[in-house]
Amino acid sequence: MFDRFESGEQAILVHVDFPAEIDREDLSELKLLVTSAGVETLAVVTAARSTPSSRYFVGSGKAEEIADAVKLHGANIVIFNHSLSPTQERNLEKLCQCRVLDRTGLILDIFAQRARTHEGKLQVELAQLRHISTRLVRGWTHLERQKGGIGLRGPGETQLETDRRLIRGRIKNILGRLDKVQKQRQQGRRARQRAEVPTVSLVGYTNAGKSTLFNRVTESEVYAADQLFATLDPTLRKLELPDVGAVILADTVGFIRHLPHELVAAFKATLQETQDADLLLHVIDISDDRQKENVEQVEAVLEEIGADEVPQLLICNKIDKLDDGVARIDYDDQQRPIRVWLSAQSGAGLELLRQALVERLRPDMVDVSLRIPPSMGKLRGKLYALNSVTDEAVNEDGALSLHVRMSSVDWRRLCKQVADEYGDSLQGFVE
Ligand SMILES: Nc1nc2c(ncn2[C@@H]2O[C@H](COP(=O)(O)OP(=O)(O)OP(=O)(O)O)[C@@H](O)[C@H]2O)c(=O)[nH]1
Repeated sequence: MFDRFESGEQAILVHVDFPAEIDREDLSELKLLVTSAGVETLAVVTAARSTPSSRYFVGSGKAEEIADAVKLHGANIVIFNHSLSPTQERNLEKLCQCRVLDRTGLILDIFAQRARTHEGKLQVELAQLRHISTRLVRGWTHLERQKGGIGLRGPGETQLETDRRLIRGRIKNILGRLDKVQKQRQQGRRARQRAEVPTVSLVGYTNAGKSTLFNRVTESEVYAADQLFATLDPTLRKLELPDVGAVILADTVGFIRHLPHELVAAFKATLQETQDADLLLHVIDISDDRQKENVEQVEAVLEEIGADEVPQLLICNKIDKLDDGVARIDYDDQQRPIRVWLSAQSGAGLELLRQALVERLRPDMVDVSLRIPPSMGKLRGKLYALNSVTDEAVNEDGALSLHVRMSSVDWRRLCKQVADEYGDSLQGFVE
């Protein structure tokens, strides 16, 4: 039911320079978004103002200039790099005789193209309906007053009123479906937590290369349609890593600078995995001049959705575009991988990424040799129950030599049990 960009749509872009405290959008970002939406830019009209005007957002003279540009270039859409009120949008459409879209409408269209999960799609449609309904409600109120209002409803109701009722019905329907999907997802997530499968979510600024990396990393994986995955969507895939086992890799929608506030909710569904992830792969386009700002923007949104506490591994992508780009892992003081330099496109550094993932996700293991006196036979049973014994030998004096390997959590728990039951420290038996 929404206007979607047809391929070959051609636009006039409008950008107004305001003092920083009023509006901070910039033109290069708009161009990126327009390209992302698959629209060709024919011309850019810029203006400088101290505040927006209520009629056309820009002044009347500038509005005429935009209308002239539409005619001259044969554009079929005008895209503003700002938020327009419904009235401004209508006035401009009348003047330019073509569709006028504001920044929120543009981003919504990109989301509609990109939302891949069922829940994400529903959230985007909800945001679109709400965006549209604010525009319809005002027009309808105005018309209804002109026609005398209440008494005229029923068979003589206006088209706008019918539209509004349809939209309200659709919103209600979507909210109901969202509720159902969210419950299902929570159950799915609980199943995942029970299975203790770590989740790794890819996040990053739009165009950083997340989808390319996602496909590259998982292309060699055999797709296992087991029960858990049968219900999941194509933005989730399973990876098998040595010493770690199965890991779920989740792709997410790209972050956008200065995300209009009313769209934040539409992100939350697609970003849900991000909040619950065990590790975030924060993908950065290392060849982008604005990488620092992009990283800050991603961090700001992560904080907004409560995912800023999730550990991160930075992926410095597109090293093929650097003169001195070499695939490598950077480690912190504790020898923990913190950055992987790679090229998702050429595949350089992908093995390093797998290695870094193993190092970051591998449980902290304890590897020890124990010498246990015959009087502590029950301890042997416990060690076997933990599936931790890798080698066993009986000594001449009847003592057992066992080599064990277990997670540090299990080791600490066992030490406590042994201290409680035998009054001895397990450390005393370590050879
Ligand atoms: N040169 C180069 N280009 C890359 C690399 N990785 C991705 N790209 C290109 O960068 C562009 C964006 O890649 P995507 O994988 O779509 O980026 P994304 O982060 O998923 O983007 P959104 O879907 O907008 O969030 C594409 O044209 C890719 O071909 C790389 O390592 N080197």
